[in-house]
Amino acid sequence: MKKSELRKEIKNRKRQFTSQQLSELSFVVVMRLLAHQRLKDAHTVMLYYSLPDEVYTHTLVDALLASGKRVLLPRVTGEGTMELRCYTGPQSLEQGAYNIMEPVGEVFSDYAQIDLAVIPGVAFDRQLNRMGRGKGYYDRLLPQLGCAYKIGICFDFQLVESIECEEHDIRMDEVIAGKN
Ligand SMILES: Nc1nc2c(c(=O)[nH]1)N(C=O)[C@@H](CNc1ccc(C(=O)N[C@@H](CCC(=O)O)C(=O)O)cc1)CN2
Ligand SMILES: Nc1ncnc2c1ncn2[C@@H]1O[C@H](COP(=O)(O)OP(=O)(O)OP(=O)(O)O)[C@@H](O)[C@H]1O
Repeated sequence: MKKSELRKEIKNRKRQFTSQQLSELSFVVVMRLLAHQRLKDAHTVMLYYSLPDEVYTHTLVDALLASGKRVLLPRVTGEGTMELRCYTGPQSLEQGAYNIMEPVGEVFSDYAQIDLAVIPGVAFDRQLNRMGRGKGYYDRLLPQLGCAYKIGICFDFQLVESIECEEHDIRMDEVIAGKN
């Protein structure tokens, strides 16, 4: 399936769920992530602040911050480019591009310090390939991350057999959904 067709297909699958259902499905994914040794061991974690159609992370980022971890979130800086900033609490967020809430705190550029990167995706396949929203934001950032362990998170209906991958696509180290 072409990437554009797959994006439509996933959109259709998402439409079958209410936001309440997506929130319940998110809970299972987040609990699995919280139980993961890589997360327990991590000091510096790159996350994302979820949009309504993504695995819900707002409570997760607060819990990780409260547990003493350094939490980094992306902030869009231009066409296909983003930087990372430290998340210091909900008061430090401002609405940015695509209506995403983004941190206004300190810019974080020491990517070698990132232990774990938790990455959203429109779909993931069995070979740990990821398909994003098609603008290349993560494609450009991920090669800079060095040795961070990369976990893609998604709902079960976002797991697909195969995604046509391109040379620049960076594979995940692991994908966590509801029951894979
Ligand atoms: N929560 C979250 N934050 C993120 C991302 C993400 O996927 N999720 N990004 C990961 O890249 C970057 C922002 N990139 C984005 C790219 C497209 C759309 C989006 O809503 N696209 C619409 C199409 C709209 C259009 O074409 O203009 C869509 O997918 O329906 C959102 C974020 C950085 N921050
Ligand atoms: N490292 C890169 N440098 C420059 N352009 C890139 C790079 N990676 C991807 N692109 C370009 O970005 C666009 C989107 O790529 P792709 O469809 O792989 O995005 P995606 O992985 O679905 O989205 P995202 O990374 O935003 O979640 C393509 O036009 C691609 O050529």
